[in-house]
Amino acid sequence: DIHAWRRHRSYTYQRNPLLFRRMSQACRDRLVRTPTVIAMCGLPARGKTYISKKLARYLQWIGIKTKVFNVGEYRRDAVKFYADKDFFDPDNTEAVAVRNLCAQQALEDMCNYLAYDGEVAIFDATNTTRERRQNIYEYCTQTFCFRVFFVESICDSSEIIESNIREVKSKSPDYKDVTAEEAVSDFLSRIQQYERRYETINDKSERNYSFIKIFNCGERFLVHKIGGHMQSRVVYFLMNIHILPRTIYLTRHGESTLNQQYHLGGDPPLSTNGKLFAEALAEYMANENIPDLIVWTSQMQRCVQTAAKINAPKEQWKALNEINAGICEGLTYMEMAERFPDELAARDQSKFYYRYPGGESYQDLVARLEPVIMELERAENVLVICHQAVARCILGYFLNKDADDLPYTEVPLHTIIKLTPVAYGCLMECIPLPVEAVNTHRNKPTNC
Ligand SMILES: O=c1[nH]cnc2c1c(-c1ccc(Br)cc1)cn2-c1ccccc1
Ligand SMILES: O=P(O)(O)OC[C@H]1O[C@](O)(CO)[C@@H](O)[C@@H]1O
Repeated sequence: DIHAWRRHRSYTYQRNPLLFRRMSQACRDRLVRTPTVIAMCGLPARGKTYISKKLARYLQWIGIKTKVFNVGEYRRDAVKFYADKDFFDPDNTEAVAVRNLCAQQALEDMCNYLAYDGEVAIFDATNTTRERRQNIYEYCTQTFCFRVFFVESICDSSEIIESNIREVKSKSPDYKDVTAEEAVSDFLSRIQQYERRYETINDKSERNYSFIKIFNCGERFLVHKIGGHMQSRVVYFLMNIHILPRTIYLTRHGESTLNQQYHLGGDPPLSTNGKLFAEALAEYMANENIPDLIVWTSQMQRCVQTAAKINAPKEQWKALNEINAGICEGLTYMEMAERFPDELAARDQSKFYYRYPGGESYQDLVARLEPVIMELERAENVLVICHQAVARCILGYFLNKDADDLPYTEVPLHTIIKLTPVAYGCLMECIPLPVEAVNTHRNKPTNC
């Protein structure tokens, strides 16, 4: 029964009340870093989960502890078998009670997360009535002292809503045993149930809230009372994303003369095999016949030379230059082990955060790559020709990799990585071209 389920759920998040009070006291002292609740609003199939997951991935990647709390998942956990749209009938008192309990449990879990170590929590729910929004606002600002930012998605394009339902809703566990057509029609009547009670954010009666209203996938925005730095970062991100179908191609430069000797860094030219790869890459991209392709490279000659034969406009980014190995630039890992054994050991211990003396860490790379990622979100078909560590950071963003895994991602030379955004994630295809190259990948040593 729902109450036993709730006790079980709350147990997993139960905290020592004394610590909790002190924690809420502590949060008052964290004025600058006061945690932020991003509360999604909008009818079903308006992209709330899409925005929630994408926003969480971006904030995590720039180093902000973020977590999504999806009320639909709480309901599916509490009510094992979804029957049909009548579950969402506002006059179905029993179902309304269950749904409110699930929303309350998600709200409590979310605030526990922020009270302990989260910085941003995204409350992925419809929140389509003023009463519901007031409940959230009061619970978060009074019981805790979190900032609340409402993000409402308003969309009246039936083809986008239909594509949303087909792409993601019909694949939801709610519809695992029915046909796509049945799922679409049930979901459309589910939406109608919500429309009976839907109250869009009212910029008069709800003017004390911070919110952004997004119209038709970001065609138009109404931003009201941004409350703090985090919210302005969120608004900036939401104004740069789009759902136009496109492909991002990612590859390293061709093998360089220093790669051949396993030396790190420098600004060497391509080796003979590297030049063969540049030819093969130009041929491959010509065959792909991508409309309006643009090519981005770093400013290092091994990248510029790799792009030379491609029939497309090119742009150079200093931000795409390879990680700076500082005092180890030009060395091999072997030489680093001989001359700076403690540095290599420290790097193996914490490769994402380790910074070379006079050089950079992966964390530094992510910070200088943020503008490239933001421009990639705005762009359509792009081929990025970069480097081993840089490519790992870019892949880390699109594939939601955590700090432990990101620096060990395999990114072999002479391999084209094709990224296609689908539903809530990204499809990745690896296409190795038939040109020999050395293997520059160094695994984490087993003994550490
Ligand atoms: O406004 C929508 N209405 C219906 N659907 C939508 C959206 C958005 C969306 C919303 C705001 C912004 Br800024 C960018 C995209 C994404 N999606 C979506 C479409 C297909 C699959 C998954 C999600
Ligand atoms: O972080 P890792 O695994 O050392 O890889 C980054 C290294 O890869 C290279 O691009 C090629 O070896 C070096 O220039 C760079 O220092």
